Amino acid sequence: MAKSAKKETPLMKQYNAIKAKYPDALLLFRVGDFYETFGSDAVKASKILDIILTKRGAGSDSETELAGFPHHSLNTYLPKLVRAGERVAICDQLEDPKQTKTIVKRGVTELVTPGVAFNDDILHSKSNNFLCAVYFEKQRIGISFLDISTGEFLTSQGDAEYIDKLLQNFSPSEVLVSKKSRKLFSETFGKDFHTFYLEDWVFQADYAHETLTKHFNTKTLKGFGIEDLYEGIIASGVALHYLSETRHNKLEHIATISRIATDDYVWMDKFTIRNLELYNSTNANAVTLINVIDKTISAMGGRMLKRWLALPLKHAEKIKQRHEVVKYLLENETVLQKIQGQIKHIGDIERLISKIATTKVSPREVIQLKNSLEAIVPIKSVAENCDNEALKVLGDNLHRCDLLREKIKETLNEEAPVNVLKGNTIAEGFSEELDELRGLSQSGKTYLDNMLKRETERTGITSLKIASNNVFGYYIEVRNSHKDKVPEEWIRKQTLVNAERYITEELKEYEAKILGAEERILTIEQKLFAELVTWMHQFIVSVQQNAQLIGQLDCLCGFASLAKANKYVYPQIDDSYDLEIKDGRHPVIEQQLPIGEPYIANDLFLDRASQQIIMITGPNMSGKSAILRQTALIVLLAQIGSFVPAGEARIGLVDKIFTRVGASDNISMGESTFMVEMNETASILNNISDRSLVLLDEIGRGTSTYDGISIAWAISEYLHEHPAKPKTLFATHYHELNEMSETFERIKNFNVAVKELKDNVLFVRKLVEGGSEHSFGIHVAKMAGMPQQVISRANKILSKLEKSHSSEELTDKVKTFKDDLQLSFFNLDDPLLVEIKDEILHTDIDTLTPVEALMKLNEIKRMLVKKKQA
Ligand SMILES: Nc1ncnc2c1ncn2[C@@H]1O[C@H](COP(=O)(O)OP(=O)(O)OP(=O)(O)O)[C@@H](O)[C@H]1O
Repeated sequence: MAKSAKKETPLMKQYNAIKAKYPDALLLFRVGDFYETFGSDAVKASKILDIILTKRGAGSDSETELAGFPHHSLNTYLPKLVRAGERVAICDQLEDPKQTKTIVKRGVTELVTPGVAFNDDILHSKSNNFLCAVYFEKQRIGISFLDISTGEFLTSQGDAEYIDKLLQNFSPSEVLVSKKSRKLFSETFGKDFHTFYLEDWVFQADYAHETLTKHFNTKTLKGFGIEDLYEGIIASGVALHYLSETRHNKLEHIATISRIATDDYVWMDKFTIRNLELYNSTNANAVTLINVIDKTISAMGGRMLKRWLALPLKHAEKIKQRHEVVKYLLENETVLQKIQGQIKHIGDIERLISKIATTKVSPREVIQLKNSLEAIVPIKSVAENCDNEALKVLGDNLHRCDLLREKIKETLNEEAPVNVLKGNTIAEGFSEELDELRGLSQSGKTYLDNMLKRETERTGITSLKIASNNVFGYYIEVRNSHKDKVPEEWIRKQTLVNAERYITEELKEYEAKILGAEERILTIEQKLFAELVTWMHQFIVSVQQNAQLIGQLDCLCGFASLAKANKYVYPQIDDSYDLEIKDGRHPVIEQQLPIGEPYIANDLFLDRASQQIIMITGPNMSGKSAILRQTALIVLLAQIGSFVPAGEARIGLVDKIFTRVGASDNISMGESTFMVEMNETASILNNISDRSLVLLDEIGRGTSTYDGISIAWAISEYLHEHPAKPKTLFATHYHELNEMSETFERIKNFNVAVKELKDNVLFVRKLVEGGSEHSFGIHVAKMAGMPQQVISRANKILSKLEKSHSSEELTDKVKTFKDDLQLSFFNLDDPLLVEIKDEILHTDIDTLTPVEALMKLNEIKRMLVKKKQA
């Protein structure tokens, strides 16, 4: 093998040195006009980007995979890599290859990761792109969220449950965790997040404090109201540190950090957010609440609505303020139309101004910013002059940004290009020097055109060409066939295969003037544009404020449009503990029913005095879950400031919403389904308040019937007896639970009415007072097309079971549960008991169907009866 094959080429040596610094990233290595990837990066890139994988140095020792793409396609390929979850280090040539004789200097200019991205093709306009950092202390966990594309920076701290909820709410694109907490993080918050692990030393209080104060240029963090958040500060410091690690140093738009004020907002834990399908659903095709209620027009509005939904208000006054604006906009349609008509012209000014701060902005985007700010002017005057106090304040606070708009207008050409190097960025009349050069370049061109014409005529050479190169400037090119017609005074400079190149005195004279004019024009344009961008930095905060206000206004206008389109009403919010909904509807389901099939509206009343807990029974598919969810969604909509899908609604402020569904969906988590269900429920019982709304859907379903009923019973009893008396809806198909209303005064029975036909059930979907006699599972099985044999067999087994275990018998058992604990009955050495114990221990409760459970119980009972008889 040749010795030289073993040696690294200088290029690969440079590559390896840079790659060693970014081992976790996919390195895009600029070579000439291409971005190349090598080795395992190339294998990955070729797969993700569907580009050809080749080999470099094939057959030699230094053989390595290679895949690349043209540098101008970066914007096409980069988002694909990032979306596939890659961290991408962009390594550029740091000097002009023409200027150096040795290998070109290269270095990483940006590290793009899922949580740190500017590229419009990576970002979703109506969603934030949050980078998150999580710091674990013994007692508490600190968290921060930072969106570099909008400049928002938030922090908080709390227990695992709270942090989990925030992670769910803000759904960050990337989560930073210390290496030592790697396992702890996945154990606590699961494996759904895109995580990156940083060295432990980054997670230090002093370092974080210093990073933050240095960035904000303040002595303390008092002004931000976060100085007492020890863990939160560390998490925030880590997020900022990460930005500098990924080479993001121009961060003037991250102008403030605020604390997520937990106490101001309705508490919903992650199960509730998931169960209510606010933003996403386990079913990818399902329509979520946000899909239905989002009538915003701007990107800022879309993002604001998500924030509002994540953090519903708890203060009656603030909520009412939003309702009043919506009411005003509905009553004054022209105002609504005027405002929405202007919002249509507003681009994503929040992200545009961030691009200004990071100087990643294009001339066309600056024009877009100006036009957006222009649309704000009429909005401001409409809002200021309207008859609603909150709207007026909003209008007052909008900045006209006159100076900024004027300056952009006089500096930039209205048709400015995306790339400043394309020319024509700066407006005419802005710079004398520029105008002069442009004139020169223009007249120079005309002069050359005229000269070409004249010389062609004079010499009779038809294929004359005038062009220039870097070596000897302007020249005239003559094809070989016309060589003999060349005038004597032309000086030959170069001979090509088919042509000769000449210079002339006249050309030399003009060259002095025009050569380089184009280049100088571009240099000046770049300089003036850069100056404009720097000058604009003083407006970052004003534009950010406008972005926030337009976001709010867009949301409120959206609520008005929503109320109008879907017939929502103004909800009354008060400080009572009552919840009274007349003709309530499910906002999502009602939009999805086939045309002509109406959604059946329902009334619901809950309070703490007489009707605290409602047991809702009814067959499967009758609409129990729909009633539960619509109740929560109506409260939620009301408290984010929207009107609600109902005929009428009076809502005593709710401060926590809990929902739990006893489902079998969790099997995939590998944990016992029932265990998960109980874990989730336990966290409710430990957190309830007097303003909580608790929705339990088929809790207890995850285990055998007896277990299930007992647990459901005990939970309901606990909620009833709890001094907070939380308002509760409990949907169950255990009709046995109806017995509870006899003992517990604030538990009331309702059922979702069905009409029983001969062999079938007709769903009426009306919630009516009273309990149910029995379950209807078999009817549903029939409707689902189960074979007739199975249905009739099931009916037989059911009636047999019902005979041998009347519901009274069962509920008596539960009621006298305490008495049953007479251990004296159990002589632990009794061989029968050992046998029963074995029987129970070998039963897999999680896979047992209710019928099997009853049969097993029957078996055990028979053993006992036999023993008694003996
Ligand atoms: N009020 C209503 N008006 C019209 N259709 C409804 C109404 N309520 C529910 N539905 C329809 O019935 C379907 C079943 O409702 P839902 O899931 O609430 O039933 P359920 O009683 O909770 O059933 P299960 O016990 O099987 O979960 C819904 O998907 C919806 O299409």
